[in-house]
Amino acid sequence: SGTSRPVRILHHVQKVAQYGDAQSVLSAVDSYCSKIEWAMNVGDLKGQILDAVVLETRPHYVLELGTYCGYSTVRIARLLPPGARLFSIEMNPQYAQVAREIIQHAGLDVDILVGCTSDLIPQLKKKLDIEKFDFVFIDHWKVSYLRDTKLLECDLLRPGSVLLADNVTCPGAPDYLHYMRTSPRYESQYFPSRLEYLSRGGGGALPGIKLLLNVT
Ligand SMILES: Cc1cc(C(=O)N2CCN(C)CC2)sc1-c1cc(O)c2nc[nH]c(=O)c2c1
Ligand SMILES: [Mg+2]
Repeated sequence: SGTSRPVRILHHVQKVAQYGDAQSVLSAVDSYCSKIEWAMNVGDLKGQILDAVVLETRPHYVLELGTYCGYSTVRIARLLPPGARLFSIEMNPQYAQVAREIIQHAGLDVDILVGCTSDLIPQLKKKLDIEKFDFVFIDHWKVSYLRDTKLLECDLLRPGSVLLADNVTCPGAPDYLHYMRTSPRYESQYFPSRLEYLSRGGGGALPGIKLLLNVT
């Protein structure tokens, strides 16, 4: 087929979802990916955990690593108060373009930065006039979770910042999980769940990792 999976998801959203209605965009993606073709969106089951953590944290500055089609971006942005800022980093320009259109269809305003997280994270302080991130959703590539978290620790997090990471057990980011569970800087919480769009079984956990930096 000529189109990519993200483009097919976008076309489905544009066909069935109500413009400006974020919930209908999420439902359109979820029904497409559970009935037509699987895709690596965080999905509705883990998405409910994401919602709960965002609502509890009430973040003003949010960073997402890994945009893909923008499903979790919409999930987060729809819960933020006016004035809050959400930045999402995506390495794949085609994914980023699809995400922009899905986010626009939801009537939401997000800054999508195209590039590699390890290149962009060190530039964020200079590029964006923000001090610290209150909430970070990590959902890009498992081998980069730990390296990018350490880049964020340099000067983009504060005591109480919350990091939430998808897929720490499926597909798995064991070095990240070990680091977060053993470092004295973090109070970690693990949310068992299931991989997106599987009717039964499957792994896929979404641990909530809270950051409590020791201010020495
Ligand atoms: C690509 C992929 C395949 C998976 C799997 O086990 N599969 C068996 C079951 N069948 C049905 C689907 C495929 S899980 C997964 C995946 C899931 C995420 O949430 C991801 N999030 C961010 N970045 C990723 O690279 C990412 C990959
Ligand atoms: Mg994921």
